[in-house]
Amino acid sequence: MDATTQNPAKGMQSAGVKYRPYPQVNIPDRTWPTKTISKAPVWCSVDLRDGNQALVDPMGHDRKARMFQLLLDMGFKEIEIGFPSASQTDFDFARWCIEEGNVADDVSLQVLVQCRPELITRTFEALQGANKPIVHFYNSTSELQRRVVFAKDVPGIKQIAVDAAKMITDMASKAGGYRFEYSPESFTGTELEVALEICNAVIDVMKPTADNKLIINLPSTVEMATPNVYADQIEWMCRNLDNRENLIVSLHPHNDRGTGIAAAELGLLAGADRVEGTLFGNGERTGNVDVVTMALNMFTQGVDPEIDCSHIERIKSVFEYSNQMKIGERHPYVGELVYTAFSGSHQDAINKGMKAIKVANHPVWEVPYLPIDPQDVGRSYEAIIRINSQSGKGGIAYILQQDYGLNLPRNLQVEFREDIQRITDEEGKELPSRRIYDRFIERYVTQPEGRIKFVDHHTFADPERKGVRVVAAEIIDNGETKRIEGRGNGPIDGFINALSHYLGIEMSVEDYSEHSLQHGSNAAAISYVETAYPGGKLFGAGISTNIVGASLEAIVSAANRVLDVRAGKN
Ligand SMILES: CC(=O)SCCNC(=O)CCNC(=O)[C@H](O)C(C)(C)COP(=O)(O)OP(=O)(O)OC[C@H]1O[C@@H](n2cnc3c(N)ncnc32)[C@H](O)[C@@H]1OP(=O)(O)O
Ligand SMILES: CC(C)C(=O)C(=O)O
Repeated sequence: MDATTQNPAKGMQSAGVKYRPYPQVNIPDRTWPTKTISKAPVWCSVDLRDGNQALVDPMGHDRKARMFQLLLDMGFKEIEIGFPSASQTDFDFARWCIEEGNVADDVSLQVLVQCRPELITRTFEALQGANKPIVHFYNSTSELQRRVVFAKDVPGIKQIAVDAAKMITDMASKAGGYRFEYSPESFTGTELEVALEICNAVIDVMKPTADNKLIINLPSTVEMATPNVYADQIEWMCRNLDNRENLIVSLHPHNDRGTGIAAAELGLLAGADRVEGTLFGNGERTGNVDVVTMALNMFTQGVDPEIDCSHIERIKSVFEYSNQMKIGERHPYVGELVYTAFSGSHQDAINKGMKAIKVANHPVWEVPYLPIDPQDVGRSYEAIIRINSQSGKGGIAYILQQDYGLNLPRNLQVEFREDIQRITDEEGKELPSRRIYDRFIERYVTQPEGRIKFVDHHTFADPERKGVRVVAAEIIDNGETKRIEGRGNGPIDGFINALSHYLGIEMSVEDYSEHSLQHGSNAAAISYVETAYPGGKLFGAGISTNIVGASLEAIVSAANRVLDVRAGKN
């Protein structure tokens, strides 16, 4: 009988029968919860090994070389370049890195090998001539693997590690200049006392010193518990490992429960010095820990992460080329949509936050809903706000301001939002910036269907009334040229009186604003005029190189909209 037929419970109810909770770590005086991350760990990229071994089609030379160059450019000082004893491709790549890779003196190449003599011998062949390479050897130590994979007890498993440690120490002593890393693979499935016993046995063989510290890497090969449990395990190991001062304690989290980053961050609080992970978290099953996200998490806390993520689009493009995988739209810091707000209240807050930073010229980044300035990773402000049926007036105003330099007055924002909302509801999809602008210009400025067109005007002092101006204007009404005349305290007042009289609708100017649209002597200006009429208020807008002309155009625009409303249109 298999586990399913033994289990009478069905579906999710089978949980308590089929799975067991992960045991807690007995460390009541844990110190990590009150700590913070205040400096970058030593980073080691394992993209070319752990990432590579999880790909459908593992990388050939070109894909590896492109990824390798990126990792060097980002400033990684330790790079696991492969498993040279496992394949000729990996062996040749190691030789290429050493002979032609232009690796700086402060960068260590790292390679992985199992605790098997023939593989260790081949690994040393691959590393000949390398500058301070790291030989990373491992064997699996978990209770489950001891039982079902190796059929060995703890002393037997420890012996595998000790034998490999001896062989590696001997081989390295002949050549000199090597560094070492040992991993009790499947550490999170290993009883802590057993992991400690095996690591201490390896430490005893390798006798690390201050000049050549041993890296003890404690992988969550499979993530099995909440991240606080991993942190407890790391703190417990850091307290109990022999010769701790000559060790570099390293983390290598996977992401089976989706908390790989949290586990790595808490593991650093718990005393680890180093993190192995991959760009954007590629790796076995649900991935390795994502070092770009971790680094940028540090950055947004004011800590220099010591790897350069400022050109995230390049990192993404190399990732996608070398791994032949796509990055999701919501992936932290890099996804296409992560700097974009569609929802109205978020857009409003972002719009106000961006303005506040500009006005105050404040060096500290404080914009609601944006934990990082997109420009710090080489992204632009262009996509911050996009419009769909969830959007509000603030977002629409932001787009028109940011992309086209239009500063709509608040009441016009409210009015125009209703129009845009109608369109996005009808169409059920995003409205691109250009369509919003075109809609605005058509509705408020050009009005191809508008009954009245403004042509020209001139003003002169009323010979009969002191302080009063007469406005004489030419308009086109349904294709026919008309001359109208009105009086007022200035051209706007005089013109609206003339138009009111001509149309037989009592209109007045309720609100007026204008701004220039571009710099230079031929600068155009835009005017926004809110016009009151019996029954409500409506905006019009006008664009002209002449500011008075722009205002009169805006009044005609508002009048056309009043005529439309009276005619039962929109
Ligand atoms: C969690 C991790 O990511 S660990 C890294 C895993 N990465 C890889 O395995 C990718 C590269 N590996 C390979 O290409 C191959 O597995 C090779 C070339 C290393 C070995 O190939 P093979 O020997 O043909 O096959 P295979 O991997 O199945 O060998 C398993 C044997 O190695 C033993 N073994 C596995 N890991 C180790 C280890 N770390 N130390 C010692 N022995 C080990 C197993 O017990 C098994 O022994 P058995 O043959 O007596 O049953
Ligand atoms: C070899 C080890 C470190 C590994 O890749 C893992 O445990 O995930």
